[in-house]
Amino acid sequence: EGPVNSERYLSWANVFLVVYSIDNMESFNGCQLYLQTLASHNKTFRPQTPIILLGNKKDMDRYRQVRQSDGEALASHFGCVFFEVSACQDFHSVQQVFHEAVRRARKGGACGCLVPAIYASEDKALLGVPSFTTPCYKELPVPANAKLITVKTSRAQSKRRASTLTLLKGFKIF
Ligand SMILES: Nc1nc2c(ncn2[C@@H]2O[C@H](COP(=O)(O)OP(=O)(O)OP(=O)(O)O)[C@@H](O)[C@H]2O)c(=O)[nH]1
Repeated sequence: EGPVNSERYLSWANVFLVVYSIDNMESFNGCQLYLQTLASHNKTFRPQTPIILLGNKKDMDRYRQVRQSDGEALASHFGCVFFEVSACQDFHSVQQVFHEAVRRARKGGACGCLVPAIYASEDKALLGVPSFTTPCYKELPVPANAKLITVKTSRAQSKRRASTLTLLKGFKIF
């Protein structure tokens, strides 16, 4: 669909993750619109916000529509880091991406620290949201200890028309 109302995240995000499905060329083409928006934002603002381009659904390789080399080329064109992962099959690859995102965000920040989040939801500004300056990595469960929990969320109820959403315990929802 392309970026809509992007000001709400451009000004405060510490890092951008742009995700497409390797089995869907349309989603890959859609990424380019986001990358263009992010690139022009990065041209104007300093320090630059790191961008990670992520090809998801690597497990769907036999239905692949986007070559890995095309992902790499697009990433290099926009100066992003590139990964291919499978969110459903490879927890570690996803975890590695998030660790890399935090590393790059901390490196890229003006004073080596993360900017506190201002927005906590897509449409509502919240004051007093805790900052991310002291992330607690211990809260991330190792896969063997991770438990599935079921929580009620308004998003689950309104958007997905389901009353519950299943999550890995230890993930925080802001
Ligand atoms: N095979 C496979 N399916 C995946 C993977 N990651 C997500 N999916 C599936 O892709 C579909 C879309 O996932 P979502 O998390 O809803 O993706 P999204 O782009 O955030 O979708 P919306 O928020 O609903 O627009 C779901 O059916 C997921 O189960 C993956 O790594 N492999």
